[in-house]
Amino acid sequence: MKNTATLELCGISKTYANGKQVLSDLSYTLTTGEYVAIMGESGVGKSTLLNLIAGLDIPDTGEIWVDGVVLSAKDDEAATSLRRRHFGFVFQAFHVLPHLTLLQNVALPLLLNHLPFDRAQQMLVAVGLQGREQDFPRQLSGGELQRVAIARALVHRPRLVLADEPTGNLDPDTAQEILQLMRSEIKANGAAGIIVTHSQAAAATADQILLLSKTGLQPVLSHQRV
Ligand SMILES: Nc1ncnc2c1ncn2[C@@H]1O[C@H](COP(=O)(O)OP(=O)(O)OP(=O)(O)O)[C@@H](O)[C@H]1O
Repeated sequence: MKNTATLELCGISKTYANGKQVLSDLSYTLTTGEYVAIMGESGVGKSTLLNLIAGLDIPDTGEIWVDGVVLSAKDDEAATSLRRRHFGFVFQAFHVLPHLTLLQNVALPLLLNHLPFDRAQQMLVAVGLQGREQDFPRQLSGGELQRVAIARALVHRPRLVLADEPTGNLDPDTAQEILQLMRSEIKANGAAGIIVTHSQAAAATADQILLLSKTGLQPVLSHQRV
């Protein structure tokens, strides 16, 4: 055991196979109950960082700790099961399964974690998709798919929510509703959250805004524009 932070990034570096160095010796600690927004110019490495935390890719150097357990080894079964139970993801590409209904898609984390199914229906209602339970993803608009992905990310009350531009396909009013839902779920569950966004309005729903740049992750002061 290392410490009790929800997420600790220790000296993370990532260079892609084409030689593009994106992250260099990045360190950051996200404590339990903290909800942060990460902003930064296009191409600086925000999605790369989220993918590393999510285990979709592995850092070249450094370690990622979650709840005192090191997660750097991608093929480690214990790490995979920890992510499945304790993480909720919203990716830009949604990653919904086309052959499952909306209800089945949202219920998937409950099934995988042997949890009762009732909350799948509740979460579909919470994101405004009541009555659409038996629809398939192909019948949905981009914004509706995004809401399914958010319902699925929150349904199993994860300890860490990771969201990459989660409201990019939503109109401003729906985006605010969904962001408030994310925030209230994160707070109600005592979870931690990271939202990556270019939207000031979305970032403002987090407790703190961090700017990712070549020098790492820095808190943005309230009077600074990013
Ligand atoms: N698989 C890959 N192979 C090579 N280069 C990559 C790969 N994925 C991303 N990159 C490059 O790494 C850099 C960081 O990409 P990333 O998607 O993390 O940036 P970002 O900050 O999320 O950008 P945006 O705000 O535009 O979404 C970019 O220059 C991108 O072209």
